Amino acid sequence: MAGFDLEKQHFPLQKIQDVVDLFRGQLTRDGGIDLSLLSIILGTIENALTINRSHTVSKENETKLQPIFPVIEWETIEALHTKFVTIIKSNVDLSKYPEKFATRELVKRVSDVIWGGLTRAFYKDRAHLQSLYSFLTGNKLDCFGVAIGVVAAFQVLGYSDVHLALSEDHAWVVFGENQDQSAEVTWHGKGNEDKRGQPISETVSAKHWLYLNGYPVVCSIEMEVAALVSAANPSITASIDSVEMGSLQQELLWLLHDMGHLAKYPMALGNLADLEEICETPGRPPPLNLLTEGVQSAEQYYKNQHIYPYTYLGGHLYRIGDYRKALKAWACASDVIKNYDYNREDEEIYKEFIEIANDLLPNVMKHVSLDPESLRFDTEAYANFLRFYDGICQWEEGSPTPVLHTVWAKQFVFSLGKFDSRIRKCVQIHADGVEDESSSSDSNSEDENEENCDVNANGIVKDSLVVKDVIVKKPCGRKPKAKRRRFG
Ligand SMILES: CC1(C)CN=C(N2CCN(c3ncnc4sc(CC(F)F)cc34)CC2)S1
Repeated sequence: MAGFDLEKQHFPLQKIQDVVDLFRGQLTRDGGIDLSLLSIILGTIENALTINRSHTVSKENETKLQPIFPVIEWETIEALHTKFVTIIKSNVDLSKYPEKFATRELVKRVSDVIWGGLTRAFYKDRAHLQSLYSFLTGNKLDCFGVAIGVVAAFQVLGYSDVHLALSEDHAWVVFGENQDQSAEVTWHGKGNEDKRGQPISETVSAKHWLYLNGYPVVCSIEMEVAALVSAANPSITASIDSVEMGSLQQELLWLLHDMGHLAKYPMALGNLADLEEICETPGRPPPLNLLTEGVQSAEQYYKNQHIYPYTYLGGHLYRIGDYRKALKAWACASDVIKNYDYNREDEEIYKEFIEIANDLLPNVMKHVSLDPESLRFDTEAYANFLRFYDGICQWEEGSPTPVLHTVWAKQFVFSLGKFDSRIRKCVQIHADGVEDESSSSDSNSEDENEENCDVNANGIVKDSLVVKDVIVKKPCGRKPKAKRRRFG
């Protein structure tokens, strides 16, 4: 079939299933995935469901009281797709780049074409600026949108070696015959000069959270579709989401999950878990399974250098009231951050730890009652509490930018003081992997410690330090909704 005949069959798109079927067709067909087409379709739907909600409702939806869904005509999509192809092909003279694989000069040229298509005066932090629909109808893109736009442009130019590289707060591209080249293609944060065209070297990424210490998510074409879907934003206002857009995102993420394309993408698994927490899909596993998959993916493919798998997990456990496990997840997040050096481009992860230490943790400790099962008497919880703060202190050590200040100290003392004083005797602090000579000499004190640790404040036998998963029976507080983080 010529050109887009396969895609045309799905139009007009009138309901979520039509879009899922089109994406499945793209993901399973041999002729390759058209990223620009999918980005335009997703952006058009998002625009209609969040910004311009005054669309006609199809007769079918009207009668069946289905969720409202815009009628998307093929001609609309085709016109925007043709416009993108024309912009790219008319601004990149391929005769100057005879090589089969992309070169740094060509990557910089394509990034300049996307960059050149942006209006200057727009607020880059706004929502709904991540798709080619935004680029083509409003000349606006956020930093993630520029990166995915460059990758989509290289597809239009016929290259298959340029792919999206993702950290937890930045995006760039890898390219070349062995995918061993990398280049900045977008900006990061506010007030930072963009470094477009420059490689991301070992020294730049080592101990730097923004580059995940050299363990970013390097996308396949299918994972780039997952990034497009993850970047979709169902927000209508700060407090209202489009149910239809959220369901579409959820269905598409399950489609990608079932095809194995989220296996190496912890943040997409986290996004899907958050959507499932809001509205579970019948017959699908619970959010906790997806969050555990995300942690295991980061451990297996990214040397456990990612933070978000643990803060996604901790946030969910906090919201369902499982505070012991939330504390354990946050301590694991701290175990990862402690090996990084904090610097001025790491604000997003700084905000993440500030929220845990100065908002979520104090809220947990505030609500603990005299209930013997509460965290106050739990040695493992206390050990995880100390592990959490120790990791943040190690994060600061050797960093060019300080992390801690008095607000941290005040909240630390507040939370620390909530643990029962008798518990503090039950936790032996070992240096991190270093056996100093003193530790062997005080083994008898360790025994002495142990004997008065087997019974806690209320006569309940507790293992002093044996790690056991303890399920908290009573949630400590109200259940807030997952907070959506800015996407790049
Ligand atoms: C535990 C959290 C605070 C909850 N949401 C979080 N997100 C983190 C960022 N999100 C993401 N979700 C999927 N893929 C990506 S790639 C990327 C970096 C950007 F510059 F490209 C961000 C991001 C989505 C939401 S972390």
